[in-house]
Parts: sequence; structure tokens; C-alpha cells
Amino acid sequence: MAGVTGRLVRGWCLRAVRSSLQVPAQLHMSKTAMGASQKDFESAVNQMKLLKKDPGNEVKLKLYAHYKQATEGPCNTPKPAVFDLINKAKWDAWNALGNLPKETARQNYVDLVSGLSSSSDSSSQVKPEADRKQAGYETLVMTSEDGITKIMLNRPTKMNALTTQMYQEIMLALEAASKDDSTITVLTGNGSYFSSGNDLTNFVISPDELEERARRGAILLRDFVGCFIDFPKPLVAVVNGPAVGISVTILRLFDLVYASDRATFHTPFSHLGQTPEACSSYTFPSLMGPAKAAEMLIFGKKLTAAEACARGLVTEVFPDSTFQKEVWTRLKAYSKLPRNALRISKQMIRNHEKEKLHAINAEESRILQERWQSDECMNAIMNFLSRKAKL
Ligand SMILES: CCCC/C=C/CC(=O)SCCNC(=O)CCNC(=O)[C@H](O)C(C)(C)COP(=O)(O)OP(=O)(O)OC[C@H]1O[C@@H](n2cnc3c(N)ncnc32)[C@H](O)[C@@H]1OP(=O)(O)O
Repeated sequence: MAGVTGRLVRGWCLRAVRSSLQVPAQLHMSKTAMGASQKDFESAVNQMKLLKKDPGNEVKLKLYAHYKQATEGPCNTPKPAVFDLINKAKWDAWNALGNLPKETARQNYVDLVSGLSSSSDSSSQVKPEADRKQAGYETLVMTSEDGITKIMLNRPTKMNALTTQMYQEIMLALEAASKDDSTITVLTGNGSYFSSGNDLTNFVISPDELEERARRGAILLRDFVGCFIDFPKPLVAVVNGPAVGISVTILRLFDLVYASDRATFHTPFSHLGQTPEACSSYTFPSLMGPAKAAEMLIFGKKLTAAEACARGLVTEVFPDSTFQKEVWTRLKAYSKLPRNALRISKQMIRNHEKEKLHAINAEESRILQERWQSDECMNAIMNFLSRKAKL
């Protein structure tokens, strides 16, 4: 494995979390007055060792922080150096818990593990309806009203960057929306961004995991994009702010794209040592011509909303001050149209290309699987994570 990869990703993996979660033998098993008992806590720690599915870095950090708080109390160790990315992330997560009482941390830890265990118990990828309602979504807000199901990306402090958990929840949400009685499905973002694209901390892994994680990432990407290709109802993107990476390329698989005039559209794949996804290597040239597609996909030119509209990627641009009001009024009117007619018309427009899109999606995912293991890609991610580079 290339040297830079090793430097970037040392140390942080599920195995490391598991071993940092070992319970010291001397901890005793009495029931406490409040919340989870020591026994509950220990059994949660043991359950973590059996977990088959990687819960993602965000959850692992939460688990780590609550374990440390529950067993050692507030963080009082020195802050790791800025380039020690993994240990700094762990320290930040623990330190953020401040003076949270040990008992509460223990209870939170038990709750977190119990959520993970119930989700990994499911043998199928998509859970039954009742189950899903119970589990809820951690990274999305999903609502259904006036014939419109709205899926809102909900990590505003991280510019709605897409974690592994988020890709999975979006797939579940689309599956649920495809079956509910709404007429239209909307994807939008909470906060100032639509989405800053793939969460680059998805790449923070140990070197010996890289090949396997790249393989799983390619499967996740293929399945995620596949859900959009196959989505049976009118799908609308309400682009409330800037969009980056996959949150731009995926737009060509929507039926309507409404954008605030504050939105920008940026696909800096080459800067990240990566290549186009979400079928954009085919849909963008066919939409705007190869020269304009190259400007975006190869050279990373950032477009304004007006430019994206002129290229056919955006349906209509609205002033930011009236964006929400105008868009939702329009969508509520559309949602009263005959549901089946809308659905059949969408399928008539989209079905011609479905097979081709699936083949392109598979090929793009395969190429990215290789790219993610390259030095070019790892250098770019390291630069972002160590704050040397921003888009
Ligand atoms: C498995 C499927 C894979 C599919 C592959 C898809 C490819 C892509 O999507 S490529 C695009 C990847 N995205 C990026 O390269 C964007 C990186 N982010 C940025 O350049 C900047 O954050 C920004 C220009 C989007 C915003 O800059 P601004 O100065 O306004 O805010 P920040 O302080 O940078 O961000 C706040 C907070 O959010 C974190 N963050 C934002 N975007 C990402 C991201 N994509 N990945 C990880 N983290 C992100 C940022 O680090 C800040 O976090 P802290 O407050 O903890 O420092």
C-alpha cells in the first residue's frame, strides 16, 4: 500500500473501537439507581464485539466518547496534535461530552448499541414498514403531507455531507416513499447547503481495510444510484443551497430540479483524484454536450444556478428570499394531479434508458473502487482533512 495512504488512515477502524471498548475485569456488576446497570453496560460492550456491520465513523466516535465518559469520566487528557487526525477526532468526541454524568453516558452507550443491534439483526437490506417507523432516521427528516413525501438531509453543521449511514437511510426513505400514498417525492437539505457531497471522513480507515472498504463503497454507490434510476414516482430536488459532488451528479436522475439563486453546482472530481458517478459520465454530455460536461466533470468548474439552468441541469431558479414559498406552492398544486397518470408518464419518459443507466452506474462504481485506493485520491482527502485544502 502506498505510503501516504498509511499516513492518512492509521489506526481508526471498528476493530480499534472494539478493543478500546473492552471492559476492565474489575468493573463490578451492580444495578445502579438510575438508568442502565453496570451489567447492561457490559453486555452492550460485549454486543459491540459481535456486531457484523460497520456502523460508520460518526457512530463509532459517539460510542467511543460515551464509553470513555462512562468508565473514566470527563476528558482530561492532552489534546492530540492537529495531524493526528484519528486521535484528535476521538478526543474531540469525548471532550464534547463535558461533564456528562457517568450514569448518563452509560445509558447513552447502551441505547446506542441497542439501536445498532436491532438494525443489524434484520436479514434483509430494507426493513419492514412498521420497523422503520420505530427505528426512525438519524440523518434525515422524513415527512409526508399534502400528497408530498419530503426527505430532508439533516446534518446542517456538516453541510449535509453524506455519510455511509446517510446513503443507507436515503435508500430506505426512497423505498418507503415509493410505496406510500404520496404523489410526489422531494429531496432537499436542512440549513445553508443542499449537500457538500460524499463525507470525506468516510475515507478515514486503516490501510489494511482500504481494499475491502473500497469494494463495499462501490457496492453502496451502485445500490444508492440504482434506487434513483428505478424510483417509480415523480422525484423533485429542492436545491436550497450549494451542491457538491454526488449531490450534483444525481440531479439528472430527478424529474424536476428547483434551485435557489444561492445554489451553486460543483463537481471537483479531478481535484479529489476521483471520477464521475451517478451516471453523469453519460447523462451530462447528453444533456449539455461533451464540451460543457468536460468543463464540469473533468475540470471542476463551479456553476451558478442560472448557468446550471441554462445547461438543462436545473428546471427553474427562484430568488432565495421567496424560494421555499414559491416552490412548495407549486409542488402542492402538482401533487393534486392524478397520481397514476403522473407515475405512468414518468416511467414512459425514463424507461427507455434504464438498462443503459444501470450498466453505466456499475462501470462508474467499478472505476471509483480503483480510484479510492489511489495515492491521488488519498492525498486529496488528507489535504482536506488536515485543512490544507478546501474547494
Ligand atoms: C459511497 C459513495 C461515494 C460517492 C462519491 C461521491 C463523490 C463526491 O461527492 S466528491 C465531493 C466531496 N465533497 C467535497 O469535497 C466537499 C468538501 N468540503 C468543502 O470543501 C467545504 O467544507 C465546503 C466548501 C463544502 C464548505 O466550506 P465552509 O467553509 O463553508 O464550511 P466548513 O467549515 O468547511 O464546513 C463545516 C463543517 O462541515 C464539514 N464538511 C463539510 N463538507 C464535508 C465533506 N464533504 N466531508 C466531510 N466533512 C465535511 C467540515 O469539515 C466542517 O466540519 P468541522 O466543523 O468539524 O470542522
